[in-house]
Amino acid sequence: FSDIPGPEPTNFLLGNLRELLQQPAGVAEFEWQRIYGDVVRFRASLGSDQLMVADPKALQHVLQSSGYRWRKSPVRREIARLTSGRGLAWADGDVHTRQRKVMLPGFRAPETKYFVPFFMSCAEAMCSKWKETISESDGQSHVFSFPEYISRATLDAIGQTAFDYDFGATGNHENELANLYESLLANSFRAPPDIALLMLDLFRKVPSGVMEFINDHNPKMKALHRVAVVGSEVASGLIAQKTADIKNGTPNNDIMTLLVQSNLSENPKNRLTDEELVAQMRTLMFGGHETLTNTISWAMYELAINPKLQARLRDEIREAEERIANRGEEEFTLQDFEEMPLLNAMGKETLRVYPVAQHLYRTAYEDDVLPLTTPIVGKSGKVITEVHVPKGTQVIGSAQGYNRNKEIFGEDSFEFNPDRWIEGRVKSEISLGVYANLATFASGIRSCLGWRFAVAEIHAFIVVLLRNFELERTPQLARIRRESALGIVPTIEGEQDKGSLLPIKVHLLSRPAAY
Ligand code: HEM
Repeated sequence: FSDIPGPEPTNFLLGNLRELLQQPAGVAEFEWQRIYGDVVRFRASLGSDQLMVADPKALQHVLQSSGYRWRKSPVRREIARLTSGRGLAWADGDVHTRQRKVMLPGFRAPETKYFVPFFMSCAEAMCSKWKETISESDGQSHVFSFPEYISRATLDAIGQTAFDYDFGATGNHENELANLYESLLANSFRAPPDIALLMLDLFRKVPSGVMEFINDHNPKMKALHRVAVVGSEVASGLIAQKTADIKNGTPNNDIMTLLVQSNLSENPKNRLTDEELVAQMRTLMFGGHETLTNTISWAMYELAINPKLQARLRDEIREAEERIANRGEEEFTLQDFEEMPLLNAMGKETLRVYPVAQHLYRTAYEDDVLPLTTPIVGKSGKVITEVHVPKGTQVIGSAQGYNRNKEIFGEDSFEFNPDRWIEGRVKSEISLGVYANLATFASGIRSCLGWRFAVAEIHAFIVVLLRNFELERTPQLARIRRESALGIVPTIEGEQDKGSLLPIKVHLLSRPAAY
C-alpha cells in the first residue's frame, strides 16, 4: 500500500483534499491519473492515506465484491441521511438487503415503459411555459438557465411516476419543496470550506450519533433540514393515502403504491417501518431528480455548443415522429427511444462524460487484494500487478476517471463524441456497470436502482426539447464550470455564489413539432 505512487500532500492538515474537492470536478484527479496511473494514493485530512481507483478490474472488484466486504463509507451514508433520511441510500448490511428487496419491484423494465408518457408530458409542460415566456419577450427566443426549470420538471416527473402526486413545480414557483430542491447541491456542497474537509476525516473517528447530532444542529445545513421536514410531511400524507387506496381496492400504478403493496404482503421480517417508508420516498424525491436535473442540463449544454450534433439529432427525432404517425400513434414509446441510435448515443455519452455521482466512496471491511487491469510502477520502482489493502482502507471509486479509460472508450476519451457508440468503438470485455459499461450508475449490490428510469427520462427530455426548440450557446457558456458539489453541477466561473447556472438561448423552431 505504501508503495502506491501519488501526489505529495499540499497541506499538513488537509492533505490533498483542497485540490481534489475545491476545484472543478476532475481537475486534480485527471492529472493524478495521467501521472501515476489508475490507482493513486493520496492524503486525506489528518494524515490518512486513501486510494483513488479508476482501474477497471480494481473498481469492478470493489463495487461488485460479494456480501458487504466493501461498504459505502460512513461519511457518504451520513450525507444520504441528511438528504433523504434512513432509506436505501443510507442503509447498510442486512438492513440494506431488506430495504432493497422491497424497493426493487418499482424499478423493472415494464414499470419504466409505463412511465414514459409521464416523462414526455412533464417535459412538454416545461416547454409550454417557455413558449409563454418567449411570446411575452421578443416572440422568437429567450435565455433560460436550464437547471432551474429542469429541476422543476424532473420533480414533477418523479412526483407523478413515483407517487402519483402533482408537485405542480413547473407551474407554481411558490412550491416550497421545489424551491428548496433548486440549487440544493450547489448551495449545500459546493467547494466545501477547509473546516468541512477536516470534518470529513474527523467524522470517521467519532461515533455516528455524535456526527448526526453535529450535522442536525449545523446552521449551514438549514436548507437540508427544511427539506427533511417538508419532504417527510409530504411523504407521510402520501403513504397514508396509498395505504387507504390499496385497502379500498383502488390502487394506482405508481412506484410508492407498489412499494406499500409489497410491504404489506412481505414476510413481516422483510417489511419496512413507517420511518423507512418515508425515507424511501425522500430518497426517490432527491435521487430521482437532482441527478437527472444535472445530467439533462449537461446534455443540453453539449447540444447548445454543437449545432451540427443538435441538427442531426433533430433529424432523427423527425424521422421517428413520421414512423409513429404512420402507425397511427401520437407519442414516443420506450421502444421508439430504443430504435434511435443517435439518441441512445447522446444519452450514453452524456452519462459517460458527466457522471453526476463522480465519486463512489467505499471502505474495506476486511483485508483484501485489488486486481489491476494495468500494472502501475511503485515508488520503489517495482511493478505492481495487484494492490494489498488493509481492512479500514478508504477508497474513492473514480467514476469519471474510469469513464475516460482510453482502452475502453478510445484514445479520444476526453472528448464529447456520441459517435463513438454508433461506430462500435466502445469495448465491453470488462462488464462494470449496469448500463453501457459505464461506472455512472455504480455496480453490484449498491448500483443505482433507478437507472432504467433515468435513461428513459433523459431520452424523453432530449426528444421533447429538440422537437420544440433550437438551442444556441450564450457567451456565458465560455465560463462554464464543472462544479464539484457532491455531483457535477454546472456553474459559471466568477458567479459560483449564484448556484447552479446554465444559460442557453432558446429559439422557437420555425417548423412546428408534429404534435
Ligand atoms: C442520471 C441519473 C442518475 C445517476 C447518474 C445515478 C447514479 C447513482 C449512483 C452512482 C448510485 C450509487 C451511489 C453509491 O453507492 O455511492 C445510485 C444509487 C441509487 N439511485 Fe441513482 N442515479 C440516477 C438516477 C436515479 C433515479 C431516477 C432514481 C429513482 C427514481 C435513483 C435511485 C437510486 C437509489 C434508490 C439508489 C440507492 C441504491 C442502493 O444503495 O442500494 N437514481 N444512483
